[in-house]
Amino acid sequence: MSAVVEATDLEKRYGETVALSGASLAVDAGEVFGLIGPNGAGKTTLVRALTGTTEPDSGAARVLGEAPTAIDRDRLGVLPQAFSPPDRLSARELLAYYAGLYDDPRDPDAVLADVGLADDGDTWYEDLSGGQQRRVCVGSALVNDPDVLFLDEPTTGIDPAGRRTVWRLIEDLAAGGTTVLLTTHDMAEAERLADRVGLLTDGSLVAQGTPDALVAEHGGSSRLTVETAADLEAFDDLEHPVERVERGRRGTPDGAVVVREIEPAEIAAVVDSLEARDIEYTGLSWAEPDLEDVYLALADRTELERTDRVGGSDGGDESADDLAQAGETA
Ligand SMILES: Nc1ncnc2c1ncn2[C@@H]1O[C@H](COP(=O)(O)OP(=O)(O)OP(=O)(O)O)[C@@H](O)[C@H]1O
Repeated sequence: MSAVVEATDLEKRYGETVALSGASLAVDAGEVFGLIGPNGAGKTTLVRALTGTTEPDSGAARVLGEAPTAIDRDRLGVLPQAFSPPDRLSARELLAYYAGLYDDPRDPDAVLADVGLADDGDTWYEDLSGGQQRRVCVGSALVNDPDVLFLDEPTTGIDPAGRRTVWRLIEDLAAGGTTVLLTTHDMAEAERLADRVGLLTDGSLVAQGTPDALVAEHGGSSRLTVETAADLEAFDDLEHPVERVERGRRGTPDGAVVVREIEPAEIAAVVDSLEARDIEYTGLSWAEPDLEDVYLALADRTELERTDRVGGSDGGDESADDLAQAGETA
């Protein structure tokens, strides 16, 4: 199957800044590809290069077999990261305006319903909440019923229920054959929507694969998180690897103790051991590794180095060993 979206060795500099450094990916027809990576990794630049709004310095971008600037715009839907439509149009007028740019557009009211705004069509854009505005913007990328859809952080600012509405919408589009490339900072979003995920750091894709394959390769082992102030030595008698979290996952407090390589059936024995040694804890949770672990293992170092450079740790003297350890244990 030939790729519908293809980037080959894309390079892009802005002065001294290297935004893309040999980025390559290929997205097949009907596939949802999720692009993740730290702030400044180059995700938006890659989307812009693929949609013809920025010219790469070298490399090739192809969409539907053509250069991005040559594609029939009726076949392409693009939601830029920063998108500011006119404020003094209602949601319906805005979608009607964008629909008018295409030969065979969808009914704006049907698009409004798709993004969960059926009752807000008469509200001026400026009077919508931030999340509602983002939903209108998502809708504007869909009015032409595109074959290929680029969504740069589609759900930023949208509440959890609305996020699920947009997720279902994207799933339905993909089920109908639309090829989707989206960027996101929400690992749950990438894991749920993407057939394949690409992790971009410093302008190049350092890992690509199905979420399951990435988790199996980079996600580490299952973990039991014990929220406790007890010393790590108190866990010495356990037969599992144990570490203290320095920079935890979302919902994992810094300083918690993580017991690794542990199956649910083994949790009771660990709890018994904690009780027997009078180790106090305020929370216990068990989880399989997921895409957030992959992100922390492969991309968190960028953030650590960045904050270290500006003295983000106490006194700014975080050692290379600390960095290495954080990379291993995150
Ligand atoms: N038009 C521009 N002029 C100058 N520098 C730019 C421009 N666009 C992007 N950059 C720089 O290129 C790098 C990559 O930016 P880009 O917006 O592609 O990152 P990103 O991965 O989308 O980040 P975020 O997650 O914060 O949206 C950054 O260092 C950014 O400052």
